[in-house]
Amino acid sequence: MANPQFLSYVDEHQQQFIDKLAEVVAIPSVSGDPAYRQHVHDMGAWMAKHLKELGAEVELRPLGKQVLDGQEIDLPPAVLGSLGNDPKKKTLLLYGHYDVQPALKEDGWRFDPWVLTPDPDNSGKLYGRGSSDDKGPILGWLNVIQAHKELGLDMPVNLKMCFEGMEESGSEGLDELIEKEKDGFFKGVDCVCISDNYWLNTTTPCLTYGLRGIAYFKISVSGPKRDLHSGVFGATVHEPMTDLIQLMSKLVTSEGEILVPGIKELVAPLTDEERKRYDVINFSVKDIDDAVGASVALSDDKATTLMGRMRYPSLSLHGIEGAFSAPGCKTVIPAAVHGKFSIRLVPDIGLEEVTKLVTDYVNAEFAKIKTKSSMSVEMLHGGEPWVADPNHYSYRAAHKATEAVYGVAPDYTREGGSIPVTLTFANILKSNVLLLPMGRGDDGAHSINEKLDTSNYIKGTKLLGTYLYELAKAE
Ligand SMILES: NCC(=O)N[C@@H](Cc1c[nH]cn1)C(=O)O
Ligand SMILES: [Zn+2]
Ligand SMILES: [Zn+2]
Repeated sequence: MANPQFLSYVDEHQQQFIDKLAEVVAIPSVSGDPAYRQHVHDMGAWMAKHLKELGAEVELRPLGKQVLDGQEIDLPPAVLGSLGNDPKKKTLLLYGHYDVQPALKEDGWRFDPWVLTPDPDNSGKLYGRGSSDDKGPILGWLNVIQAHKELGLDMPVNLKMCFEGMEESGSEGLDELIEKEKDGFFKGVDCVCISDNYWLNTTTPCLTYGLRGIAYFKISVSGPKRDLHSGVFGATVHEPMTDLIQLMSKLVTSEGEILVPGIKELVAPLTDEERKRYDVINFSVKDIDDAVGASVALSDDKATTLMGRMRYPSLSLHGIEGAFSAPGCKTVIPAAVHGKFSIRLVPDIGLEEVTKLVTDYVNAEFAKIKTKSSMSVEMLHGGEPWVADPNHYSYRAAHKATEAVYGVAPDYTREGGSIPVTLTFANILKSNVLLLPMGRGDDGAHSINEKLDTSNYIKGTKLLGTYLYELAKAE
């Protein structure tokens, strides 16, 4: 049961919470682009300032430097906060990220991605980059703390908080900090809660007990010293782009089959019992069609679709750096191109193993191409897959909180995305980790028109707070 005063406070402060979300969406904290790095630092400073005002002890922990596009730049700091240290209470570690994916209006956004914009049709959708991934959820935690401070309510558990600014770009520096601080800042943590993923559909809340890992690769192909005129040099020189496209076409089929030998063989066999778990999830293939805005699902079967996201690896081609991509018809032969792709990893497919399989395969395929271009392949960043025990008391607490706030039992899901630090928390702190999502499956994280529904933001804030009360009682 949640505290009724807390629940009423959240309802009464809905507009103030939305205004605060608008304030943080306006900080374009894109971690993947050095031109935006100052904004990521600004967002870290915003978090520290507001947590301090809410009564937390806060430190901005520098995480060192990073080389990005040949430039050495400061990594954004980890924002470490503590609130309460009552030995009679449980201590919960909250994690979230204050960086976001890039967003350009010209990519097709309906509104300016850095201005939180309510849907003019009054649907309650709040559009803006980071609204769902992950600024709405991290503000959800701040809203809970604000409500307790202003109402003079005792927090049901002690909180430790770790908010990072590099999650969308490989969480650089964070594992080292956790290892270094396991007997320092992180000492005494009983369990971990992360709100940074999504429901499977638009109606059913879920608790998530698994994530896929990720191995992100770059294939670089180069030849001429400079870009060339295709009329002058076409059919005269080896073209890096042609070689790269050949290589990239050997990675995955249109049906999503991974062509790198040895990967799919590593996937654990499917048991009847596991298959049944997918049948009970409240989901249909139409939820995928609705979320992506077109009927393009790989399968018509519900369980096959869910397994594609939760238990099988996937390989996606992301882009080609150095290629001509502007409107118009530039007749160029690019001198050097870098193909980017990633593989989502599942249990039994480790990062090291997959990196070797991919590197050997790409080198072997390149050797088959008759070209004088040069090629290299590297793994840019990665994280291992993670699966938790959903029978832990923290999951039972979240189950009860979901029933109290939403009036339905949650689905139990594994997420297709990756939050690399989850496994680090589980392994180094030896703690159970719970993923308690706020947003819906159609929020469009990483996509254009990312949004968070007002009801998910407000009920999500209630859910996070109610979970703390249930956690305090749980055993
Ligand atoms: N909400 C979690 C999330 O979006 N995680 C990213 C992590 C990542 C790894 N490399 C680039 N981003 C994801 O893509 O799953
Ligand atoms: Zn995220
Ligand atoms: Zn993300």
